[in-house]
Amino acid sequence: MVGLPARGKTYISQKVCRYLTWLGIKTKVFNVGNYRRQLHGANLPHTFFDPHNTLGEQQRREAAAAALQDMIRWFNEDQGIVAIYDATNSTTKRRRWLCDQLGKHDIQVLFIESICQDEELILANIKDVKLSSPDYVNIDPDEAAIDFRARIDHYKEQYETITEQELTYIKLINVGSQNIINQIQGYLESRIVYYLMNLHIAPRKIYFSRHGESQYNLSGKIGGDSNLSERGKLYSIKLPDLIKNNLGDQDLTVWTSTMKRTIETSQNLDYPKLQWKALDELDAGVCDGMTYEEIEQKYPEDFANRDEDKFNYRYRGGESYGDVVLRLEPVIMELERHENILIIGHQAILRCVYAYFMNYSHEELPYIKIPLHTVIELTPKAYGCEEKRFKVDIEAVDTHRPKIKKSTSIRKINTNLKLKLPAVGASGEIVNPMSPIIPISPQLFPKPSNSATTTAKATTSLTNLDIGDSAWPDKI
Ligand SMILES: O=P(O)(O)OC[C@H]1O[C@@](CO)(OP(=O)(O)O)[C@@H](O)[C@@H]1O
Repeated sequence: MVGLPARGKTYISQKVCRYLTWLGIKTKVFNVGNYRRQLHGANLPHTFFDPHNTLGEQQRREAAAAALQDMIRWFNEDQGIVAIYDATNSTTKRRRWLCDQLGKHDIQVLFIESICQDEELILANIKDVKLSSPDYVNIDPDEAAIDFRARIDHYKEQYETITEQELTYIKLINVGSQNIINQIQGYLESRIVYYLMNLHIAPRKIYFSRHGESQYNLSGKIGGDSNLSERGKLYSIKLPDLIKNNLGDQDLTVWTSTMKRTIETSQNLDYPKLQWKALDELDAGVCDGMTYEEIEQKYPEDFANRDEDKFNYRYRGGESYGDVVLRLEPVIMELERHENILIIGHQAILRCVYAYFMNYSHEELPYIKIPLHTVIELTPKAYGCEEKRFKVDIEAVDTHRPKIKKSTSIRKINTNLKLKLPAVGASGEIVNPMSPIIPISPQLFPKPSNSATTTAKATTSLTNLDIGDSAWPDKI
């Protein structure tokens, strides 16, 4: 990352990290600020950042070097693919140093520079994010804002925008109003650049709803292209009021799959609609149209294998959750570009899209609860999404199958035992996968652990890291 403080570098870092992790590309953010706080403490006054403050300058370099060393170690020892080095990196000299160090380890560098001249946006960023940072705990917000502005001024004294033509970079100017790209090569760099070009920060809401209860849901069958049940039709009648009550007169676009149950659910909504083939439900291949019990009897090994690794399990002649994530990538890109969107989708599909926004791991993703007759509202915020759930008061079956415990699924494949074992929930409770739904109130789900959060491990020596500048310490 490159840019003055409060230019959204951390926001961009977290977004890119979430996107690549969701695609299955091992990615981690190394935030130099965290290392600085760990090594030299938080609550440092703006004078610490004054380039004429020799001690401050040296300590900031120590933090930068410690973060870089951990990052290189992560590449080498943990088989990382993309590391995001989140710092100002705002001088030519600093960027040269980064390229030299990373070049020694054959690590390619793509600089992402965020330039913002919109004073209102900068102020909003300072208010929303910076004043609640660990740097300003117990400090009066007005005082903190003045101090932070002084900190920015210190960086401005030395700031050099990227002009080095030999570097690979993208400059994002005023949040996407202009983008400049240079020397971008290869698939991964192009993907990241394309993703960055689609980001915007206009306030908006994203709604998810599964289709109303379908005939197949009622009979416990998976897949197919059935119509709505009577209760499903009722849901489609009630849905427009729920959306209107929350969104008012704002614009909205409704996306559905090409399947009857989502199209029927959208029919009473008076908004522009778009059908996406990519939103069709996970293809269950030879199991399409069967109940879970029938699959268990006919393909016991497959049934057990799916529980062992549900994300990667691919139905015979069908798809895995991993396949679905890849086909949903263009949908995510469009979602990032658009403002208010309602997706009327399917259980597996909405799990994948929801996991992207809420940062769920591939292991957790196939078990996320997306109940029928429930609208999920996500509001993107600085570093994540705020969530509300609205349950429409119309009964529906519960199609969520919890993960079967390992010992249970091993017994299940031994068909000679003729044991009819119940499904077991995450906390060991016995669950009927088709039991009627218990109405829930709008709920906030626990925030999953954020893979992008850096635990700053202060390194004690820089023996294998050439810091290439006489002012830089050789021991920290
Ligand atoms: O991956 P699991 O948990 O089986 O859930 C996906 C299943 O959800 C279902 C319902 O059981 O979605 P949908 O309601 O959209 O039809 C199946 O069609 C689909 O195979």
